[in-house]
Amino acid sequence: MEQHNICRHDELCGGCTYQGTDYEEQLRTKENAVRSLFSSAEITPAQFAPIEGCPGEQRIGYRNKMEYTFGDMVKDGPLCLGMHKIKNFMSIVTVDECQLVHPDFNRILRFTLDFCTNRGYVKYHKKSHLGLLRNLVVRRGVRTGELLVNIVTSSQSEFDEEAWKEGLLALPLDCRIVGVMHTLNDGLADTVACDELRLLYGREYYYEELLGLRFIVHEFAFFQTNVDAVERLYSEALALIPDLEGKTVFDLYCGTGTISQIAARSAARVLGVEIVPESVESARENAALNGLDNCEFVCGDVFAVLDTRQDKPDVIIVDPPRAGMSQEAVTRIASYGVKQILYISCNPKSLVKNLTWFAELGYEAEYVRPYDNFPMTRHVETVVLLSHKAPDSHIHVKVEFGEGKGKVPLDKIAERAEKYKPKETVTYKRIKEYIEDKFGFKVHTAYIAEIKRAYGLPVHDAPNAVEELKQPRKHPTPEKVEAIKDALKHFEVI
Ligand SMILES: C[S@@+](CC[C@H](N)C(=O)[O-])C[C@H]1O[C@@H](n2cnc3c(N)ncnc32)[C@H](O)[C@@H]1O
Repeated sequence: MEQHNICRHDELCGGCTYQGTDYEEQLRTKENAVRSLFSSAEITPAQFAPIEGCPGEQRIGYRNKMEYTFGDMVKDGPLCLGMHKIKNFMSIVTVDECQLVHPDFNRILRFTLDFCTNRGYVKYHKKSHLGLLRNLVVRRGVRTGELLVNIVTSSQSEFDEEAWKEGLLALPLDCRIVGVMHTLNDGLADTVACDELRLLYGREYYYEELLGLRFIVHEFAFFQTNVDAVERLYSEALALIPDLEGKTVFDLYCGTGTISQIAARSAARVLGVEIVPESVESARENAALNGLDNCEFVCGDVFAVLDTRQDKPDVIIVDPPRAGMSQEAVTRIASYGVKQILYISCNPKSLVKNLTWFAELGYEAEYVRPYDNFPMTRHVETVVLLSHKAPDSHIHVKVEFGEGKGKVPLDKIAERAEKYKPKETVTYKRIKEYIEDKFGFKVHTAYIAEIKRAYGLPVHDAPNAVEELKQPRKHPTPEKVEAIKDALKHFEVI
């Protein structure tokens, strides 16, 4: 049985679920979890390949990004900086010996916590919305050894940017700090949002390398967390659709365009769609950096963008966020009728839900393989190749409706129709009407979007969201936040 050194924070930190568990056991647990979700949904893929694990040396130190939170372990206790405590979201555990990150992350965390403690800075309270310190974000280019450090505070009092930056740059580190930032965030949601970004040193992006391509990763752009593991996953996933020559590929939920650019080396054209403007900006820069002129990146919600476009894909790749895809997006994607859809998922629950919708639209799972890209945690990635089932031939059947032998009863048809009826879409308009009826005030669409984002739900921004998001963001009052949450619960969105 293979055991590794158990992390010092294991008993308190809510970050890792499987610290101290034998690695083969971790793999078995994750594979079984995916298998059982498939069988409960009655999805039987033609082939279910065994889970792919990480080689020994890649099971620790693999995370290239951490979003630490300021807080305390006990109410009004000393300042802490790190992860939420197991089963207690309000408490924070200082994780300055975390094994999932490069040791430089721990050094930067420790320095920042001591700096803030010595200055008497106070944490930002999630409930009262008073206080200064919110988050510390550290990112690393694994192949380039570049580090970005960003402290996130409210604008309620002064933070000594200059002294913090100088202290950071003087730290003895293995990697090289290429950017130091201070983000101001007065949003009410407990997420890293940006009202104002102040660049204190260097640049607000780092370089990374993946499968022979070079990528610029901006501070707020998505990039896969485990570079070595994702390289393996992408290579194997794209090998499932080897025949891309002369074809048009849609890479939906494309982030910084990593998959798009790998596909663009053999495809005729790639369209990438992504909702975060900074990621789209990175994707465009990256394609230029890699000399790929056959990629187009559009900013907006997948459904909204596809609905406005006339071009048609030959192959579709989707890699949605944890919440999965909306039913309208699945229906739109299936409507192209492409032979193959490659689905890369970071949440097997939303994956299986989406696959049941795809199955009703004629797509079957040909091949499934889980990947353990995040050892020690409960997370698992899954790659699925879907194929469109074209009929082999047609038969003509005469059906008589009504009661009696050999007839199909109409009430049974109505029952089935009810079962398969797509759920009514919960639009912003309906949410606003509900709030106005129940609470007697109006809420702005952007406020609803902010709360949905905080819950990791897909958000429908307009395709021109890049321009809109360049404006400073305003945030809803606590009263409006509660009303929006109430509406989202009412419509069973959360
Ligand atoms: C799991 S990441 C995949 C990114 C990319 N494929 C990669 O591997 O780097 C999911 C991406 O979907 C984006 N996203 C979330 N909701 C979206 C929506 N409704 N429409 C378009 N993109 C969305 C997120 O911003 C994020 O970049």
